[in-house]
Formats: sequence, C-alpha cells, structure tokens
Amino acid sequence: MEIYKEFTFEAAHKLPNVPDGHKCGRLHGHSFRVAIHVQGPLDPVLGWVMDFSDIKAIFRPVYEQLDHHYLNDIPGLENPTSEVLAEWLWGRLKPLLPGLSRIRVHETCTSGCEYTGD
Ligand SMILES: Nc1nc2c(c(=O)[nH]1)N=C([C@H](O)[C@H](O)COP(=O)(O)OP(=O)(O)OP(=O)(O)O)CN2
Ligand SMILES: [Zn+2]
Repeated sequence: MEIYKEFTFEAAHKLPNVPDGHKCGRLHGHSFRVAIHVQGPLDPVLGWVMDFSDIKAIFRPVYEQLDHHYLNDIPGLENPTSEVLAEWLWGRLKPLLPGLSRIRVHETCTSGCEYTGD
C-alpha cells in the first residue's frame, strides 16, 4: 500500500543555467506543492501504513529550510529546478523515512516532476 502526504511552501528562485532571455532566468516565486509517498504493509491493528502526522513531523525541518526562502541560496539547490529539488528532498528524507517511495514536486498548477529514487 502507498500513502502520501502533501505540503505547500512558498519560495523564490531563478534558474541560472537557462539561455539568455529565458523567463526562468529571472527571479520569480512559486507556491510549491510537494507530495511525499510512503510504501509499506498495513499495520493490522492500526489499519495504516504509518501515521500521516509522523510524515509531517519528519518533513518539518525541511519545510523550515524551504518556506519563504530563496532556494538558490540553499546548499545543493543552486540550480533549483523541480528535478533538482526532488532529488534534494529525497536525499534528506530517505534516511529518516525508509519507506519513502516517491516524491512529487509541483512547481506550478501544470508542471512538476515525480522521483522514485533512481
Ligand atoms: N524540466 C523543467 N523545466 C522547467 C523548470 C523545471 O524546474 N524543470 N522550471 C521552469 C520555471 O521555473 C517556471 O517557473 C515553471 O515553468 P512553466 O511550466 O513554463 O511555467 P508557466 O507558469 O509559465 O507555464 P505556462 O503553462 O506556460 O503558463 C521552466 N521549465
Ligand atoms: Zn520557477
């Protein structure tokens, strides 16, 4: 069974490696949405894979690093595409959340990425 918990954070970024004149080379912001997916067996008594609150608690320090920050200033996010952010999140969360199976990053309503660790 796979469960997920979604989070929203506000952040600014620009993409330093895009060609001259590309809109994403300019400073702009997004309401990023992140979904953290966890896979595992159902606990027969509790009837869940894990408590959503525990995912929230694990995500909290990462959220604090990202929310209302300039992503390019964060080590590892100097080129903060959705893809780089998904890999960065995976690296931080996987050691704390062994059942982590998928990370979805929505940068806008219509664009984002999904990462499963490979
Ligand atoms: N593969 C990627 N492509 C782009 C990324 C990215 O992270 N990975 N990021 C951007 C920009 O940051 C941009 O803010 C978001 O892109 P886009 O979907 O083009 O945004 P719009 O809201 O302008 O989309 P429209 O559907 O055209 O309105 C660019 N590319
Ligand atoms: Zn952007």
